[in-house]
Amino acid sequence: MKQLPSYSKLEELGLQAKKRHLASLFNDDTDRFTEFSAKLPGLVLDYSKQNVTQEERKTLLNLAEEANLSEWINKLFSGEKVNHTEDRAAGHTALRDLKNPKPEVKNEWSKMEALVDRIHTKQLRGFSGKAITDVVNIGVGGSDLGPLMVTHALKGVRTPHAPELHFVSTLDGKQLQRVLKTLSAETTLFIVASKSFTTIDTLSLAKTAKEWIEAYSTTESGTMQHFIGVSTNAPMMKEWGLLPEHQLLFWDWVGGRFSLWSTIGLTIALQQGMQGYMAFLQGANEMDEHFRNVPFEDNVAVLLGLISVWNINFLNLAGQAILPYDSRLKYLASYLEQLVMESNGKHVTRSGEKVDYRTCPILWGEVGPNAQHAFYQLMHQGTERVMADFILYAQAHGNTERHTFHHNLNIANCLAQSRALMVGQKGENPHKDYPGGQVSNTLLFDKLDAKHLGMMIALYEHSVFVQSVIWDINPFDQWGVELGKKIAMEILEKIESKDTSNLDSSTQGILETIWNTQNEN
Ligand SMILES: O=P(O)(O)OC[C@H]1O[C@](O)(CO)[C@@H](O)[C@@H]1O
Repeated sequence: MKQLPSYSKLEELGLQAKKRHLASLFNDDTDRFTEFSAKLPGLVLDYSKQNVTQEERKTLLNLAEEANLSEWINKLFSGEKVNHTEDRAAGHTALRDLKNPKPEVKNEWSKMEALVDRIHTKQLRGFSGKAITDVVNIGVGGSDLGPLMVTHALKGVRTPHAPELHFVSTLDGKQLQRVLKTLSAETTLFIVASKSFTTIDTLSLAKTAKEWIEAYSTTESGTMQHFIGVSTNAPMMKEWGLLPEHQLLFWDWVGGRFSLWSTIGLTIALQQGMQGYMAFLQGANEMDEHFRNVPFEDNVAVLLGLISVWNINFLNLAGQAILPYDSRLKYLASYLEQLVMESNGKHVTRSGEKVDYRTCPILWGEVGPNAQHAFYQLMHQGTERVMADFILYAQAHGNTERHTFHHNLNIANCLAQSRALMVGQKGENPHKDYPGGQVSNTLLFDKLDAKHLGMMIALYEHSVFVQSVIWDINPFDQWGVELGKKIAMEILEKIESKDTSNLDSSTQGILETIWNTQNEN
């Protein structure tokens, strides 16, 4: 990035920008919103509360040109192997190309539709002949977070025959036990969702779930009625004993954290019906078209990505808060933590050199009104400068007077917070001073439905990609997670053989304390 011609100019501009107060930009230009907002049908991105001027924006847009962003967008969409460290394409946008679907994608849609139909029409029955009422998705990371986030958000508008959905991801087994306690084995179906079908978290939980069914079912064929697999690994699904019609596929060119657009989205289709699922894909596709075709200066994904680069690299902000003003987006921050930080949490360039600039932000978040009573204190008066994304919906989720009242209260709070963070206030004493100058975006969507949710997720995906291009890093691999997995298997062997030799003293000390505690009880 540093060799790009506009970099040094941006560094200079950044030094100037750090000296001015964000509020002064509003004082200088009373119509700042018009100049610093961008839109497409269904969404307005207001980035007027960013500490950026026209000249700085122009220079950032130049930086994007110099980093060959247009070429990279073409590479992404044309299926080139942009994930060079795994020798793969990153084809998530092809999964939502409803006009020109790949034959293999279309084929999986049909298989998925057939399964959804069998469940909705109560044809899929368990070992005792009873129809399925509950579906448990067993998966972790990308095989969990996207479907969990989306189905939680859209719970209120599910199709009438949708089964109850449950999500289990943690390998400690507690979450699964709690869910199983509420369910009947006769009417429960498990989706074993794993791109690799080798993840110990998922496979260990799936085995426990299978044992639970086996305690009631007397035949293997009856047991396997209760399992569906979703994976790129057909041989492993077969080996696990999954029935051929219960195996849904996707492909290695779909990254785990981008896989909710594939058959990993089965729970979304079960909840929303195939029509709703297609609306979800359609929303993402509309964002894809916008990203590909709209000039950078009006392109919401490009602008969102560049603003982030400006904040991280030139204004030295390390934190990004995700603040949806809608409780339905309870899991959005968890989902974005993986999307953003597993993608751009990298320290070497595409060619393997160590970067000498900051890359990924540290992202966290919470439903806005709850976060107001938790960590907003830090944003208003702490020593950290952070950037925030406020997410808001124009339409209320109902039309009674009370709905309108709550909706207005919510809007008022969202706007009040972004304004307070921006403008600040001098207090009667230092404890009551609000420095202000905290930057934010507001993403205003028409309403929260499958289509607009698809649009929002695709927007963040593309913003992450834009940032990776500027930083010259590969956002599609995740080697960082491998070391911990390997060491965990080594430690498990040590635990099973009660042997602490060759371990560091911290690990030894903790294991011995655990064993002593277990012996005492
Ligand atoms: O779907 P799988 O193969 O079980 O992997 C689950 C998750 O594990 C990771 O590979 C790394 O933790 C994620 O990228 C992925 O989403």
